[in-house]
Amino acid sequence: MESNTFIVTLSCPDRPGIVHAVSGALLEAGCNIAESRQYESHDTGTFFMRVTVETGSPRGVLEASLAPVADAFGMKLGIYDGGSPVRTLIMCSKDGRTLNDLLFQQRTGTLPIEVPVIVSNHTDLAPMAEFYGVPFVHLPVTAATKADAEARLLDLVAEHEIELVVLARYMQILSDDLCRALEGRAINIHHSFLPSFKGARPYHQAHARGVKIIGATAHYVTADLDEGPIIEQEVIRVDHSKTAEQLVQMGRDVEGRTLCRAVQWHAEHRVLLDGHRTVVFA
Ligand SMILES: Nc1nc2c(c(=O)[nH]1)N[C@@H](CN(C=O)c1ccc(C(=O)N[C@@H](CCC(=O)O)C(=O)O)cc1)CN2
Repeated sequence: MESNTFIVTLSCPDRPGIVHAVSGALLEAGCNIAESRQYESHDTGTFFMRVTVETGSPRGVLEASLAPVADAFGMKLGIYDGGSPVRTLIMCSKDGRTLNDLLFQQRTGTLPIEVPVIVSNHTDLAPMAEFYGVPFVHLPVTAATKADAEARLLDLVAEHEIELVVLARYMQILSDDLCRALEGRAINIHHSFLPSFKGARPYHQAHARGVKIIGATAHYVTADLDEGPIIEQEVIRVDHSKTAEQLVQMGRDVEGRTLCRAVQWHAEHRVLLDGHRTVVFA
């Protein structure tokens, strides 16, 4: 009999009996629980859960079994096919390190995404896209062209059935409307250990401040620049002997690792939003 793997995520106001109700519905749908994680946010009184199940039943049986539980507990419920790659559009500008890390990990099977198209406001990274065999779309952004460029981007998102947009050192600020259209499905890599050094030149800010630690932050994109819910961060030690340019070089390794981990966790449905923060079942 064919075995299906599904990932179930849920969040709801916390109260007794949630796990009992969910596991009962999963058993009723003929599911075996392979992995289960849960967390209660005392700040927001919200309960979060992620369960991986194996079952011979089709998706519809699982949906039907969980629907009354979701209604009874007021759940935000997600059911995803385990192992299906997330259709991802990558945006970039001139710095190709994080783009290369994403495409390399996708190609080597360590990142569960598929990349039908790459979009950039410059043409510098077109050769890298060609090397990986991914179509490249150049959308130059100026004050005059920004609205048309963003409309074209949303056309590409619809045309390619994109589930996730990744800003891999994309150096233009997305409009409020575009951020709303991509809410919860756009991840940016900021090249600093937020909340320090927001903006376009964080390594130069860090160098000027004389910090001994630099880092990178992967976060969901919101209209408030560099303020989105944080998914992952990493830091490294530096010292007085490093120039700003050397910090830029050292930071690229950290940016690549941090963004790839955040994209992997999002693509495996391990990241749930808890207000302005995230719960990450890594
Ligand atoms: N709405 C949002 N858009 C973007 C975000 C975000 O958090 N919300 N993150 C940025 C990436 N980024 C930092 O991580 C960043 C990029 C660009 C700038 C900036 O000031 N850009 C200048 C132009 C710079 C240039 O052309 O090289 C500008 O837009 O005037 C700040 C931060 C991606 N978009």
